[in-house]
Amino acid sequence: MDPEPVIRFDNVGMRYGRGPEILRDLSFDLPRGSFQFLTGPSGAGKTSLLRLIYLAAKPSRGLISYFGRDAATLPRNELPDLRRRVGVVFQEFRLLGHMNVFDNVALPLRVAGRKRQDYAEDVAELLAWVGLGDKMNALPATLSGGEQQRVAIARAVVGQPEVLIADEPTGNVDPEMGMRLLRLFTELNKLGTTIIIATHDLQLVRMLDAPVMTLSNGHLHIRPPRSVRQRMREEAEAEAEAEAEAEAEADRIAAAPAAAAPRIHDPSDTASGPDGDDSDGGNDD
Ligand SMILES: Nc1ncnc2c1ncn2[C@@H]1O[C@H](COP(=O)(O)OP(=O)(O)OP(=O)(O)O)[C@@H](O)[C@H]1O
Repeated sequence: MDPEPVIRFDNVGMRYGRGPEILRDLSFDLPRGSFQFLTGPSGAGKTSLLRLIYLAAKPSRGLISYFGRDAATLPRNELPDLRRRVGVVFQEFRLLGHMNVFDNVALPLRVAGRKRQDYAEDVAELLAWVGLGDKMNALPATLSGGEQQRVAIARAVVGQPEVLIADEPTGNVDPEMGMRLLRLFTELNKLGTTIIIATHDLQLVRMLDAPVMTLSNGHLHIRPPRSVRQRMREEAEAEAEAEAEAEAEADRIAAAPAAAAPRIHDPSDTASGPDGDDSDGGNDD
């Protein structure tokens, strides 16, 4: 395990009210700078797990630590600071209806105390990248679902957060835009952001060589990236080959003629020994 992962879950369980546990015994690390997908059927608990990760819900048991700190004992007044280090793309976008697209996206920068003239160009460039260069002054209500989703994504990534949590971030866009957004996430990841993306889109998952966390019946299964699985397969094959060779060698030795084995001299066998053998012209005279 990573000595100081960004997020660590240790035997975490979660239930809503008095209902059954919907997440059970979750133990995993999100290493610093890692990129992972979260998949699972509808209702498996992906959104609930993401809510636990961004501290919008509490576990019913187990331990969650954030940047090495126990989330359960974090003072409430530290939460806003902590949340500022995390960008979130909510499934339902949560845009501010009275602000235009530009201001929605710039909000995290404004909250961080940056000046408009310092970030205006970056925000405009980001909006152009997500295909909204001509919608900067539009209000969210006038946008399509896919456009609102892209505003939500731009807002989550604009401040280069330490962690990005995205719930179905490509659910409302066409495959081409989905690829473009994935590119945006991988670029952010290259800059050091730890990323977790919940998605049903298996085509998206296949585009990257990243670990896949799958929720099913409350349990989490983590599949390592393709390259790691390939290396594990190659190591297993090499091991099996070496074992087969060792076995074949053992069989060869067992089947070899006795003459090949070192001879043990039997002292009682004097008649045929070099000293007792009188057929060799020994000195009898
Ligand atoms: N606020 C809530 N109160 C009670 N139960 C809830 C609440 N939110 C979610 N659940 C239940 O928890 C389970 C997991 O829901 P969750 O939304 O986390 O799943 P999901 O995998 O994100 O689903 P989807 O892919 O459809 O978005 C479901 O059975 C759901 O009914």
